[in-house]
Amino acid sequence: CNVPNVPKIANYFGTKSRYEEVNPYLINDINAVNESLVKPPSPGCQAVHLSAIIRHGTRFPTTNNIRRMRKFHDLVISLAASNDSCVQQIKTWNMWYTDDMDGRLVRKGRKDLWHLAVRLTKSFPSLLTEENLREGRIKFITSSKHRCVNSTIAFKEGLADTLHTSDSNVEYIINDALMRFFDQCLRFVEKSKAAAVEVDNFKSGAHMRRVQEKIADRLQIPYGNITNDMVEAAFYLCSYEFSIKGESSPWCQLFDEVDAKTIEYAGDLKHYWKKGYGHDINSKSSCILFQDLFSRLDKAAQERRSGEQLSEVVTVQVGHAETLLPLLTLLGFFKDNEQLTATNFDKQDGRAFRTSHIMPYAANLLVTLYDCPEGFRLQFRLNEKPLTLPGIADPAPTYQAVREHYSILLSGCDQETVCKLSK
Ligand SMILES: O=P(O)(O)O[C@H]1[C@H](OP(=O)(O)O)[C@@H](OP(=O)(O)O)[C@H](O)[C@@H](O)[C@H]1OP(=O)(O)O
Repeated sequence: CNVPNVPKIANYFGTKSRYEEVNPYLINDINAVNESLVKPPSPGCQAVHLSAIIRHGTRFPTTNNIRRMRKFHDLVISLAASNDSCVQQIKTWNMWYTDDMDGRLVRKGRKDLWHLAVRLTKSFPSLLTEENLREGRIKFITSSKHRCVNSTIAFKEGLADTLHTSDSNVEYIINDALMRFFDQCLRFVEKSKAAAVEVDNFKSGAHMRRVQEKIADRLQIPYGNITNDMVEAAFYLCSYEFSIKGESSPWCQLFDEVDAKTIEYAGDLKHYWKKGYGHDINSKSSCILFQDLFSRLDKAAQERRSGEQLSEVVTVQVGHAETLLPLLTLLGFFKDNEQLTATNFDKQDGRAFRTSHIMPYAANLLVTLYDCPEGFRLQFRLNEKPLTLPGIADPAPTYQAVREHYSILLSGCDQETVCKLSK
């Protein structure tokens, strides 16, 4: 069973993707920064505030998926009739995941955030400074989940180590209303059948059925035994063995690129309809985070203009894919002309809403306020690469132009109203 050292399907792991897949130059140097991507809008501009909204680092599978993975491995052991060497290796592979791992951060996940802190310190040297850290001008806010709290701690440690100082007196605040707003607001959508009808229809459609048959053929297991849940579990086994241990496991040999693209699309359908453009409530549920972002930017601009020392130079907020995806949707990023549905997969190869490219572990939205000779400008970056706002050609628009662009949301996006509606 000759498996390549990087699974040929590693670019299709969706929200289970490594951060290195979206920035391959990091594979050779995890602390590398592409200077051209982080330079100010023009030489006269000075960075004054950075808001970083970050997804946690690499994690264990959730308990639900560990159970599905275990069930499928047991089925392969008992029913697979193939003598293929990869199938034999899958049979003897050790199912080392245990239920209590339940989405907790792994060692690689700590390193993801530690190194992100190192790179951001190189990218924004005037903001992420020893003095700002010591004086409490760098704030940390996190979801209460283990994967997020420990990502925050790892980021703080990376920052302190890079600045050759201690982070022992640097606190973080747990705020689930802000970092897990979907729990209070979206669970209605999450649980409603209507939210996922496109996902269910695709999973029971011809494309996924073909993948199930090909997996069954490779294992030599009767078709009726392989469900789409099991196909997803096998795909997760490949992705987690790679993201957690850096190993290209024999599980990956069960899939070709067509299979991977199909499973990736099933995952994107789930995120599109449960956290993205599928339902308005999804993006509106991130009002609280949207308003929080602009209130921090307003405060920074105001303190700058009044000549005061900024009370908050950097804000680091650590959450989940379902923290960032609704916010990116509210801001209008990665919107396709055509909705993602169960029946238009064949037209969606070039889709913008692709979580493998947008939402890997440690994904991060960076919003930087610059003070320029002509006034304040704003720059958005996703995963350390510049983003231009939909509808605004300027890659670093004036702060005023951005506020005007989002004026309706700024005045009308109210969490309480939205969440009452969702109920
Ligand atoms: O498919 P799983 O159980 O892993 O889904 C997780 C979410 O992971 P994702 O689908 O985004 O890869 C997890 O998001 P994360 O950003 O924290 O990894 C989410 O918190 C967890 O509740 C599961 O989401 P689900 O939609 O409730 O299954």
